[in-house]
Amino acid sequence: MLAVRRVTRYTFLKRTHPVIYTRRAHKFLPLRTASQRRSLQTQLHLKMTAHVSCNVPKDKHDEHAFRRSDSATSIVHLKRAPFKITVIGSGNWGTTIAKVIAENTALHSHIFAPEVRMWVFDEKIGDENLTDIINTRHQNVKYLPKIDLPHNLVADPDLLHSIKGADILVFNIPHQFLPNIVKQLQGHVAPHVRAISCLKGFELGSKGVQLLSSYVTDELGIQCGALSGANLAPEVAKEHWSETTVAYQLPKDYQGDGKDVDHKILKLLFHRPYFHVNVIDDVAGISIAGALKNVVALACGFVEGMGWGNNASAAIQRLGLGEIIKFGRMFFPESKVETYYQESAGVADLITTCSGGRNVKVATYMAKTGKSALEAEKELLNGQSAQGIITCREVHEWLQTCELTQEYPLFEAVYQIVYNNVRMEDLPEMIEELDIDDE
Ligand SMILES: NC(=O)C1=CN([C@@H]2O[C@H](COP(=O)(O)OP(=O)(O)OC[C@H]3O[C@@H](n4cnc5c(N)ncnc54)[C@H](O)[C@@H]3O)[C@@H](O)[C@H]2O)C=CC1
Ligand SMILES: O=C(CO)COP(=O)(O)O
Repeated sequence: MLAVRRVTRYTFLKRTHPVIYTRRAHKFLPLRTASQRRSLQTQLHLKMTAHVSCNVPKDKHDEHAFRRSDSATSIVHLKRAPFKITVIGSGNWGTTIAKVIAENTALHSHIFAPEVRMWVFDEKIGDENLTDIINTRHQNVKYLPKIDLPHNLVADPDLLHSIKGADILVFNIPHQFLPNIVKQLQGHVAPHVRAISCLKGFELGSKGVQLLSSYVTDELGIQCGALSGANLAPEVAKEHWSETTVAYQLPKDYQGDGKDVDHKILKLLFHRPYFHVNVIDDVAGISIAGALKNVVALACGFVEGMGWGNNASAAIQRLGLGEIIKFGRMFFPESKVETYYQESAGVADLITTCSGGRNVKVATYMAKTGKSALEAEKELLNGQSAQGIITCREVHEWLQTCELTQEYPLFEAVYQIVYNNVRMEDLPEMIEELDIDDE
């Protein structure tokens, strides 16, 4: 805000021949073009309305509106800006989200440090390191082939080095690897750091069933929100239009507008013309929906593999949505029912995953070949994961602890098919009335 006052004072002094003082060049520069003058007018307006920080434009679907917003905020020196971002993970979705973020940090370079670090679980591709390939050819040839990545996205195989100086950590790895990552990060993350989890799954431990964002908060002592939506990574990477939901709650030590991560900053970080973001508070709702739709997608895959058609798939999705909402209300009463049908993270994600996601592909393959879930995952996905396989086990174990498996017949049927070789053909009967000896 101080910077704005200084600039506006100087510009008022030279009103007839407007100039602007730029801190970067340490000098006055004339405002030659109409767009520069319009930008100045915006700054004056912002000063007068005492609202200068990171103004998200009303026209949320317009790239140019975001560019205007960026120029309007370009001289605001936030206390902690520019925010430095690290993406932890470089798989199919990890690389896609890192691409989205790097495009935005380059665009809003006074709010975000343009360079984005992406931690890579390194591996050899032929005789080259994947990290080196990403940094030289700017493609993740294994997990997101044929997609050009921005040059300000830097792959880093050293986890602790990759998070050095970061203000925002974006977690994006298959969730079975999260505990090990978090363990390595403990003691290296300052409390002012904020985080977003793009993971879909749960943590099942001594605290019972936990949201992954809560797990990050508990283990690292930092505020963590979530991003979840109908977002098959290959489509988002190709910049085909889609929507997503980001959920974040301001922490108790929130530093204030323009000085800390909030809904406006998160929108600027994730929103693209091809990736529309709605930011809400309901972290639990979007996380539960994102985790459990992977279990429902496995059931849809069984149905598809057996050739039962669209009606059967719709029936599975209807029942699945009911169990998702019930699970949320029962174990996470803070989640809101409307999130499941109003947000991309709810029913829209269920539909897209059940139509074309990896979980449905793996389950279809299981039905067609008789192979196990893990065999199917290995043969089909080239190192990627189908999270439903792990999540259905976590859900089963939790429900069993609570003696509530019979309340969730679809989730339980998926678990029994995947882990106990129960026949897929029995699915309708199991959903109607579950009668399985779990011993
Ligand atoms: N791919 C997609 O379309 C979407 C995925 N998600 C969610 O995003 C999360 C991340 O998924 P993806 O990026 O698709 O991952 P992925 O399924 O592509 O997994 C492969 C990644 O796991 C890494 N990895 C392998 N072993 C590891 C280890 N021991 N420790 C750490 N990392 C290891 C690999 O290096 C690679 O980066 C998941 O929770 C997924 O459910 C959410 C929306 C869309
Ligand atoms: O979460 C996803 C889409 O939103 C991706 O689903 P799959 O992991 O089944 O591909």
